[in-house]
Amino acid sequence: MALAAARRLLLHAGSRLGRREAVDGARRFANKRVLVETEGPAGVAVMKLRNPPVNSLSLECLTEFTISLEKLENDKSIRGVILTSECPGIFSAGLDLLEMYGRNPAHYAEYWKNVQELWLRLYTSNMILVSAINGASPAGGCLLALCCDYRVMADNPKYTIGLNESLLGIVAPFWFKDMYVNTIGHREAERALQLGTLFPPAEALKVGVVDELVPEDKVHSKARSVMAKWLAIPDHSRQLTKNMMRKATADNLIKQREADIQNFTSFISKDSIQKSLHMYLEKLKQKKG
Ligand SMILES: CCCCCCCCC/C=C/C(=O)SCCNC(=O)CCNC(=O)[C@H](O)C(C)(C)COP(=O)(O)OP(=O)(O)OC[C@H]1O[C@@H](n2cnc3c(N)ncnc32)[C@H](O)[C@@H]1OP(=O)(O)O
Repeated sequence: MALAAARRLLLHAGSRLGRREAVDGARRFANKRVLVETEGPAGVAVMKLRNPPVNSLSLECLTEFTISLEKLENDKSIRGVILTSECPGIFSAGLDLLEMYGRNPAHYAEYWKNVQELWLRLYTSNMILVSAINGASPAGGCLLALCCDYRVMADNPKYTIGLNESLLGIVAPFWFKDMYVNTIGHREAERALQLGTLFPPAEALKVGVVDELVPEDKVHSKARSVMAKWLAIPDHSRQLTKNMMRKATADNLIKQREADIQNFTSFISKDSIQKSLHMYLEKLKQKKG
């Protein structure tokens, strides 16, 4: 309830800000965790995640992300979005582990509903989405990138990308899996999901998790030139084609959203799963000290 009110407030505040800054040509709106800059005539927005230290997708961050996307979808002058990060060295650490650990079932259900919402909106967006992957991109971070139409990644061997859920003792849901299969094929997905593989850039390119590698300082310019190529295609034919390719995968979740929320909630509430998450969080802490 409180979240719905916050959502309305953010949408309203954002549109006021958007109108004011539109006078200058380039526009900009920002929530706390998502910054959106639009570049008038080109019809392209750059969306930057800024939820330090690691751009984890907390409930608040997910909500702001979804609202920002909704606003861009409603703005008919925007045809494409470049998705990137403002946190140095991290694209996104994925779903926020603290939203899935030590909470109650109602919280898990609310969180998962919002994860579904963001995924559906991103995956079925009519806009052209290009990800400029400028850092580590595990699990939910990889999911965001996979939703895009094209992925450009910084060629820095320190950065890895992949659905690593099995390393955490959890399981990637069927719709994460479906999208992985759609992107890299059944055999590669089967292996990578079981092993929880985090691919360094060269391997990510080879397997097809990303489409192109560029030196780190060229990620944004490359994303822009890719976007220009996609913008040259008539929207209606590109959109119908995208819909044809993605609809079945999205519908697969849409027809069982409630059941998926129930599955998630009972899975994540299990003592054994909470224990696995606890151990993983401890491992992250120890890595530091
Ligand atoms: C039936 C079907 C059912 C379905 C079953 C369930 C399906 C669930 C699907 C899950 C999808 C996911 O995305 S699960 C999330 C998976 N994500 C990950 O595995 C990423 C884990 N993080 C990392 O590997 C690293 O942090 C990395 C991102 C590379 C950055 O490394 P750095 O050295 O720069 O930073 P660190 O020191 O490690 O992290 C800085 C702080 O951020 C915290 N942190 C890091 N990642 C975090 C995260 N995802 N959520 C919260 N907090 C995180 C650390 O604990 C630190 O906290 P302090 O010590 O307090 O400072």
